[in-house]
Order: sequence, then structure tokens, then C-alpha cells
Amino acid sequence: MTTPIPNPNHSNSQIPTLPQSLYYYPTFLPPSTTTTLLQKVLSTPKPKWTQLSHRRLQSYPTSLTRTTNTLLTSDPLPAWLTDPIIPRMQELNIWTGAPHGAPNHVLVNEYLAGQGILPHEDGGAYWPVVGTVSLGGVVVLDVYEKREGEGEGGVGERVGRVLLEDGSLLVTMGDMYTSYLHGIAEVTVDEDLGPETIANWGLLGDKERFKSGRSERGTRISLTYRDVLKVVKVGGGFLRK
Ligand SMILES: O=C(O)CCC(=O)C(=O)O
Ligand SMILES: [Fe+2]
Repeated sequence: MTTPIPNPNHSNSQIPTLPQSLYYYPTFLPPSTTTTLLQKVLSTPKPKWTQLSHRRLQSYPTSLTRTTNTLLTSDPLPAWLTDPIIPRMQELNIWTGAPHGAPNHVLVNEYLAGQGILPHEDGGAYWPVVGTVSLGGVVVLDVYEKREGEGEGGVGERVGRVLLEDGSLLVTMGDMYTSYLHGIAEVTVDEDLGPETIANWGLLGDKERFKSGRSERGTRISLTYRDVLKVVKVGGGFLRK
């Protein structure tokens, strides 16, 4: 499989000092859209959520099969997750070269203040691009080296920190997708924020907001867009929930 080529037109959005390639778009969605999306996600009935130990999760249109990582469904993504987000991503050429030319799977994460996600990689079920839309609370995403040859989950040195603002889009591809890990610490305050410590400081939409160097966590939703490589369409309404 060939690796997607970062679009040189977007070099202004590329996060410096980190391995390639992470792109940050601070005001990808206007506040009116983030508010509507946040309400939509937070009003989802409880059975649609999977409660994990450190966050809640929804999978659209459904979760992947456990053994073969296949998207087995006849349902498209719901309109509230596609418009206007996917056309805007396509304008940025994020899915150019992807097997389906657009994301076909969205994992929606909810983190309460103090919750996070352990360092991990997103793996081979997907085309190696993730588009992450952040809604609500601000968090710092940590990037780590991956320690090969130490079995599963070898977490190396932290190589950088990225601040994710409400309405922003983070695009992860290339080496950042395949050779590094990412995680969110379980803290109620992100501290030590500044131009020396936050890799995307120069790209932030509202640096003033973080000039105290601290940011209190609030409830955050992330919409993570992916293109699943293996898709099997099922007809006739079988396997529907
Ligand atoms: O919430 C985030 O920004 C990260 C989520 C994540 O890493 C994942 O869903 O794989
Ligand atoms: Fe991830």
C-alpha cells in the first residue's frame, strides 16, 4: 500500500518540530456548527454508547468485525456526521488517494475532565490517515516514539505535545500514523502550555486563551474520521441493529 502524500499546499498547517505529518486547522468548523454537533452527540441515547474504562465511544455506521476488521454494513454514515465536514476535508485534499476517496467510518469519543486515552496506534484496518474534529473542551494530545521489538504496546519517549481547540481539525498521516503513538493524559488541567512546549502553538486559533500556561479540562468530544480498507456491503436489512 502506498502512503498518502501530504498536500504541499497545506504546508502552512503542518505542525513544525514533530515527525511528519501532522496538520492542524484551528477553525475548521465555525462555533455555530460545533455547538450543534456537540448537542447532537451528547443527546445520543445511552445504548448507542460503549462505555470503556476511561471514555465513552460510538461507532458509525457500526463497529468493525472483531477478527477481520471489516466494515460489514449497508448503512452510510449519517448526514449529521458527513455535512459539511467531509466536503470540507475533501477541499483540503485529505482523502485524495484513499481507497474510497472519503472516510467511511467515524469513531466518536467522549472524555470527561480527567479522562484520556493510553498511548496507542490506530493500526492497519484503515488507510493511514485520520481526521480528528475536536468539540467542546480543550486537551493536549501527546505524541510518543514507538518502541519496536518490545512486544505489544512499547511506549517510547514523548516527542511532542499538540493542543486541540474546539472546532479544530487534526490530520494524522505518514510517519506519524505508522511509526508513532498518540495518547491523552488523564489529568484535570493541562499545564506548562507555551511556545516552547506546544508544537502547534504558532498555529493556534486563540493563543491568548492559554497565556496563563494552564487549561482546565472540560467534556470533550472527538469525531475521528477514517477510511476502512475492507468493506462488505450487506443487503436486505440483515445484521441491522
Ligand atoms: O480523541 C482524540 O483526539 C484521540 C482519539 C484516538 O486516538 C482514537 O480514537 O484512536
Ligand atoms: Fe488513536
